[in-house]
Amino acid sequence: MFKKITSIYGDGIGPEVVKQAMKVLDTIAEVYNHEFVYERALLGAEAIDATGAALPTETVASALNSDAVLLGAVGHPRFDNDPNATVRPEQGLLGIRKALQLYANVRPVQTVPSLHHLSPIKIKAKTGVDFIIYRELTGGIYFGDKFTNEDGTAATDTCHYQQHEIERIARLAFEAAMQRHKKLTLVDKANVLETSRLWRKTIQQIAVRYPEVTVEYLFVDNAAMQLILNPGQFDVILTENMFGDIISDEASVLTGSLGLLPSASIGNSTALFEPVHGSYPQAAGKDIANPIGAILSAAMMLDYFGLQHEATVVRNAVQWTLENGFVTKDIDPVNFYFTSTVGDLICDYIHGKAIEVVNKSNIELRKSTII
Ligand SMILES: NC(=O)c1ccc[n+]([C@@H]2O[C@H](COP(=O)([O-])OP(=O)(O)OC[C@H]3O[C@@H](n4cnc5c(N)ncnc54)[C@H](O)[C@@H]3O)[C@@H](O)[C@H]2O)c1
Ligand SMILES: CC(C)[C@H](C(=O)O)[C@@H](O)C(=O)O
Ligand SMILES: [Mg+2]
Repeated sequence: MFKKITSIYGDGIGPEVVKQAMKVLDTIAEVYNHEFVYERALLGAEAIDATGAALPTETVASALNSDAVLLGAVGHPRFDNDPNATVRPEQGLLGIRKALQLYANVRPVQTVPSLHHLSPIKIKAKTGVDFIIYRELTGGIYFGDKFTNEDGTAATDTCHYQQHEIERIARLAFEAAMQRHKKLTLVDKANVLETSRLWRKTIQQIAVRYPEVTVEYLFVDNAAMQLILNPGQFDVILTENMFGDIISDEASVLTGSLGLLPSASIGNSTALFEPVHGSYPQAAGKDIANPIGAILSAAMMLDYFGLQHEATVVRNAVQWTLENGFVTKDIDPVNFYFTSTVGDLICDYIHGKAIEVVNKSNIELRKSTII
């Protein structure tokens, strides 16, 4: 299979983790006889530095002309700490999501038994946690009208949703529930917000078409608590843009590290794959960031291409590294491996060298204890 992929490094740890994901895709291509070609494009602070714009038109053109987009992360402290900045890296991210109409952000959250001890809550060893968040990505308060008054003493962000924007992601979430445990939880704030009441009304209408799916409604404040108290109760969580942003970072800690979480942002004609985490500027250039969120995002890309077997092989390889302690510093602060080494080991597994690697005593040499 031939696929053209727009590859966007972005900022901070973005380049380091995207390179690992590309390495894994290249290994899959080699082993399974596919051809993936990449076109590099700029986004975020790297794009501002090079062109003055957070989302250059060439980046949108490249993305529209590719089969999918692979993205690291954007964001830089020099913008985060400047409330008066008029151009910001995050505008690039929001801009590309809007330009490609990537309305459904899919964020799976799965715990791995060998990492249960890292979770701040006690994960039930038998069942673990396995749910998937469907976050609406191109509407809501992120994209509503916003303005600051003339003297800068008041500011407004508007939360706006149209029913068709809710329906299209709801359909995907219900279809996902049908393939899973047939339970869908709508997270909203319908006791306060008009937009949430529109979400409830719309979901109730769509639910009639999916009689096998049990639908639950949860206010977001309660959902934040339930995620800690009893995360095993969730199967598919459907929610609007900002609530989804917040609860997905919260949910990530159940797995042991934000660095493990992948995502797919789906539109009608293309899709973008990026880890849930940000540019983690403190780790930039140190080769210590966890590449697994990016690598599992590449696995989601393989699923999107219809290469389910190859996606499963990547997930098995990731699982194998986690089970064997081939992990980055966020997972094991004492005996950890570098970002690039974890990427190499995942490729070794895909090449069928797992047993060879585990038996190799010089593996210790690849382990770092010095940072
Ligand atoms: N999708 C994106 O591009 C995206 C997402 C979130 C934040 N951001 C941006 O990133 C910048 C930093 O934001 P932040 O510090 O709030 O969030 P962040 O996700 O970059 O980092 C938060 C913390 O999570 C951990 N972490 C994140 N990624 C990790 C990885 N791969 N491996 C190991 N640990 C990891 C680290 O402990 C880190 O301090 C900001 O400019 C923000 O706007 C971008
Ligand atoms: C960086 C920011 C604009 C972005 C968001 O809020 O969507 C990020 O937090 C994410 O989760 O992808
Ligand atoms: Mg976020």
